[in-house]
Amino acid sequence: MNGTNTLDLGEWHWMMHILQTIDVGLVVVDREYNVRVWNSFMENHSGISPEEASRSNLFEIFPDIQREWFQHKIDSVFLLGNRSYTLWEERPYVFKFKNYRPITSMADFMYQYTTLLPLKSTDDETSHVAIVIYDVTDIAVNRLALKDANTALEALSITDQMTQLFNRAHWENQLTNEYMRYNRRHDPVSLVMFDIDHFKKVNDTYGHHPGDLVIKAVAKTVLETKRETDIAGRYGGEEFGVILIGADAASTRFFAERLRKRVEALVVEADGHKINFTISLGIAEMSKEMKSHTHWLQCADAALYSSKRGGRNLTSTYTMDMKLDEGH
Ligand SMILES: Nc1nc2c(ncn2[C@@H]2O[C@H](COP(=O)(O)OP(=O)(O)OP(=O)(O)O)[C@@H](O)[C@H]2O)c(=O)[nH]1
Repeated sequence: MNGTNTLDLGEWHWMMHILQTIDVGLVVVDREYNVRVWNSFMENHSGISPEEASRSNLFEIFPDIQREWFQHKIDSVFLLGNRSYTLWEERPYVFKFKNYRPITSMADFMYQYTTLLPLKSTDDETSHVAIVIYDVTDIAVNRLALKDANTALEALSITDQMTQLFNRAHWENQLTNEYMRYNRRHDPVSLVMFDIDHFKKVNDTYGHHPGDLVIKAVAKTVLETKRETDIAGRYGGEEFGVILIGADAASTRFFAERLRKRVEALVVEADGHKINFTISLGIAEMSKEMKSHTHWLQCADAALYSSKRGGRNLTSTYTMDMKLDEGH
């Protein structure tokens, strides 16, 4: 710039060159949203030349823009004379450009960070608004990939990999939550503990791999039998737990018996063998007498033990006369 704060022709020329070649989008609109500047970034990504864009209405040459929202944003800049921003996290783009870097980037479109700047005329009035568009696709894609990875990691940390049920740590946390919830609200909630009968014999007779297939088949049956709201976990090697939200002992028995019969009907084929097996189950409905979630578990275990003693392939419901094993 020269001393009088005006541009000579040479300076004007290179200023325009910078605006044209800079790697951000630059659009200037007047109060009627007619385009006055449309730089090469905009041309390259939209296919609309500056000649086509010049003096055309922004919303007519780019009908993809959400007009009501964006017009309101431009109007506020005219009215208040303040800058305004649009983050990609709130709205991925203003101008929908197809992403032009499919090899380096996974996104189908360009993520954008957009700034709206008031441009003042000599009388200090905002006569135009500059829209500056930054391509933030790489940042957005990396950030989103990180978020996905964290979600996957979180799922991994609570899932038993063999069965896809919750792992013991997470399931037991859920049990504690349900125990505490009951103490606040007293809505019925029941616990079913069960394990595979004579599972050691399955391993000893057929081997560890067929044994694993049996465990997986049981877990799959649990997932197919339980309700969406029920919480199923692998408690130990061949021991499982299901928390039934909103269910008393009687309705839990329907679930337990349905599960028992479905497992009884299963045939797992492994290494040329057809393997049949059964499960034994114990039910404990939560009550005010239960002193902790561990106590609740012990009651369900006592009922499970009663099923084992009764001959296996049975469902038993906890009663006060059952002896508790303090092992948990
Ligand atoms: N294949 C396989 N076996 C497992 C796994 N986890 C535990 N086991 C086996 O499960 C068996 C459990 O045996 P026990 O606790 O004696 O119970 P059981 O033979 O089922 O007898 P009851 O419960 O009294 O009917 C043991 O032999 C463990 O090695 C696993 O992930 N895969």
